[in-house]
Amino acid sequence: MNSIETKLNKARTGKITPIKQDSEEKAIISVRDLNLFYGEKQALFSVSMDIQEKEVTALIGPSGCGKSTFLRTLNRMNDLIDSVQINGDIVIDNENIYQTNDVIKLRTKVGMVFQKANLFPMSIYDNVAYGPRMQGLKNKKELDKIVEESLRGAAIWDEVKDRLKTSALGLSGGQQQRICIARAIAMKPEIILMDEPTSALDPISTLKVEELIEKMKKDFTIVIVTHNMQQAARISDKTAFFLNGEVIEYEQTDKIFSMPNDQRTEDYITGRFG
Ligand SMILES: Nc1ncnc2c1ncn2[C@@H]1O[C@H](COP(=O)(O)OP(=O)(O)OP(=O)(O)O)[C@@H](O)[C@H]1O
Repeated sequence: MNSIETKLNKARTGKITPIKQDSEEKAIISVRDLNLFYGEKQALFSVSMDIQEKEVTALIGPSGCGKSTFLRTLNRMNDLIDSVQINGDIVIDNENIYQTNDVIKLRTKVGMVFQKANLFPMSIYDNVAYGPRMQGLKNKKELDKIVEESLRGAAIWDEVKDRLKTSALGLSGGQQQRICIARAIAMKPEIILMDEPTSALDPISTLKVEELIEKMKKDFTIVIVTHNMQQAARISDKTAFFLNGEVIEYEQTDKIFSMPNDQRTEDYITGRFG
């Protein structure tokens, strides 16, 4: 039995211990032996991973390898699909998220930004204020403050501050995606999951979102799925390479892109497949 397996077995007997015992870093998300099935079909195989606080973690791998499926397990978005069965543990802030009934609280703590901007057909202000209002916040001054802070946090305040009451759907695709990020920030999450957030954007808008992600890691832990290898290399601290539902390699991004341990990682990042 290798040392990770030994530690995992220890983890199963009690509190989850970090995979890297000697690590100074603090894991905010600990995943152990996670298996996921869509009906009969297994999509994730024994995934174990510690995701560090206030870092950007990129998930890469060829189409259909399970990146989005894994991302969605982190805030239980897969619960919405009837055929899904999951076993294993995901601990966030010392709480096993599959043992809690409070999924709304979980999704407040773990926000999400999707591939395509999915704003509501309402004003910029109302989009950003939507979540806090749903949580019962009515005080206008407080809402104004949250909206401004969130739009500043998403680096779009200056572009929209004079048109907050106009429709969010009138903005460009790149601006809409940053409003989606502001909407996520407004919920004051600890973790933000991003599923290919720039794949529908032009290069300039992509750059803006990448710069924003780099700034955001001061305040948030970010897990991002990307098909864009340069993007993973540019913005992430750690990268996990998925293949056929398994994590083949999970390392510091610099290491993955300069000296991967596994031939399959090297073949993927050098464009030999995928
Ligand atoms: N709702 C679903 N029902 C059944 N199978 C699904 C469902 N969603 C995904 N799958 C399957 O699970 C596997 C992993 O899919 P997933 O979307 O997680 O991969 P991915 O790496 O994110 O792919 P892509 O990069 O193309 O988005 C694939 O074989 C896919 O067909």
